[in-house]
This record gives sequence, C-alpha cells and structure tokens, in this order.
Amino acid sequence: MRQPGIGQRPSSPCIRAIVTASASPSPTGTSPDDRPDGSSGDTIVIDARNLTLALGRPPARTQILRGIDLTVRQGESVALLGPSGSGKSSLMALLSGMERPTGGSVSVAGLEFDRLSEDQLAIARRGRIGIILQAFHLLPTMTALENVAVPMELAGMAKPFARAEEELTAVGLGHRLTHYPSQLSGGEQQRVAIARALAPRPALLFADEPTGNLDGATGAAIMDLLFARHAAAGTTLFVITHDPALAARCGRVIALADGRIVSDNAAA
Ligand SMILES: Nc1ncnc2c1ncn2[C@@H]1O[C@H](COP(=O)(O)OP(=O)(O)OP(=O)(O)O)[C@@H](O)[C@H]1O
Repeated sequence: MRQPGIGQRPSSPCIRAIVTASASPSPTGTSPDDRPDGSSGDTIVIDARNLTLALGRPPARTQILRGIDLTVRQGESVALLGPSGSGKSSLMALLSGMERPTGGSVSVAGLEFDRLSEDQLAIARRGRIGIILQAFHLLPTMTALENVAVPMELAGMAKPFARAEEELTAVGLGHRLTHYPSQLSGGEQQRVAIARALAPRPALLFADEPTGNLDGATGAAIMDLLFARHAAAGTTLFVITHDPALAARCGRVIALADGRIVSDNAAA
C-alpha cells in the first residue's frame, strides 16, 4: 500500500480522512438511506478515462498507471486485485480524489475532479465518498467517539454523536467510546476508522485492504458490515484486497498488472 499524496503534491492524510468522513447529500440528490432496496439502476458513479499516473522526478520518474478506462455503476461491489506494486492503491487514490492523475479524466459521484480545486473537492466529497485506508489517520487528541462524530458535526450533520455511537457499536466498539487512539489496539483503531468512513452513509466507499490488520473473526464481521451496508443502502463498494474469499463476495473483480487493467469480469 502506498500513502495517497506521497511524491505527487502536498497532502495531509489526517485532514483528508477527516474531511472524507464528513457529510452532505448524495450525488443523486437522495440520501443513500432513501434508496429502498439498494438497487443499482444505471447511474455511473465512477467514470475514468485514460487515467495515467507518473510519480517522481527524472531519472527516477516511474509510470505507475498506464491508461485506465473504468466505469462503475451505483450499487456495484468491485474487488481490485493485483500483485504488489501493480498500482492498486494509486488507482484508488485517483478515484477517491486524494491524488490527481498525470493524464486522463475522472468523474466520481457526479464530481468532475479536474474541474475542482483541492478545497472544492474536499468539501464536495463529504458524505459522498468514504475511504478506509490501511493507516488509520485518527486524531490522537480525540476519543474514538470524537474521531467519528466531529467530522459529521463540522459538516453540520444532525445528531453526530448519536450517529457515531451507533456506528462504533456496529463495529464492536461500543465499550471503547471514550478511549483515545493510543489506548486502542491496532485492530480497534482500524475499526474506529471504518466507523468514521461509514457513519456519514457515503454513496461510495473505497477500502484498501480493510481487514488487513484484523484477526479472522473480526475481519469477517467487518466485511459482513460493509456488505450489509452495500445491500441495504446501495452503497457502492470498491475494495482492494489480496483475499480471494473477499473478492469472491464482490459482484465484479478487476485485476491490475503493471498499471493496466488486465481482466474485468464485467467486460466479459
Ligand atoms: N512517490 C513515488 N514515486 C515513485 N514511485 C512510487 C511512488 N509511490 C509509489 N510508487 C510506485 O508505484 C507503484 C504502485 O504502487 P501502489 O502502492 O499503487 O501499488 P499496490 O498495487 O497498491 O501495491 P501493494 O499491493 O503492495 O500495496 C509501486 O511500484 C511503487 O513503488
């Protein structure tokens, strides 16, 4: 996994993660909660055209993504597979708006990223796009409850603390609400980050190996939660994983190699 923003432009993952966890109406103008059956319809939520990414300065400049064309419809669950270094995290960073492509265009959740400034993009992403990274980016001076609630409060969302408590309870941390990150295990911190991403009920959720640091049972419970949200609220899931069992739960599997899509079962 590579941290989004590295080598490309100044980045504050902590702030980005917080901003991402904030809330606003979904791109379709309806709350995800309003979708009765989570059905996908024909709305395209990810539309990437000829995306390229090169990082670093010559002579160490590396071509990481080499022309990615991808459309994902609302309500799909997509697993992104590929060998280490194939560009999975980089692609997710572009699709989630955490990093800018070198070439091509990307439109996600109705937002044409290249038409927006970074600040506009950060605001516009609120509530539309949730991101779960392997690194948690929790604020150390805030409790678990505050880490989940404060972004929603800043976004003017109703009842942020009640909602945060509900989400933390759903990930099995109802008894750790007042703990600070330093008082939580790695797996518990990851679950706080997952609760923070889920709490605003985003229409689209990106997750980079979301269960990588969790034990088998906890990881399975978290995946059940993500897929339950996918089924109930029509949340589009885009998951990077090395886990074949997790990939098998997704309706669509895309494989990346050397910066290119080499297979996509939706294209068959
Ligand atoms: N700042 C940078 N400058 C140059 N190359 C970089 C930079 N960051 C990442 N890379 C390279 O980009 C390639 C793709 O990295 P990325 O993290 O997207 O791969 P990945 O498929 O997610 O890998 P993994 O499964 O190991 O997490 C790697 O070869 C990596 O070395």
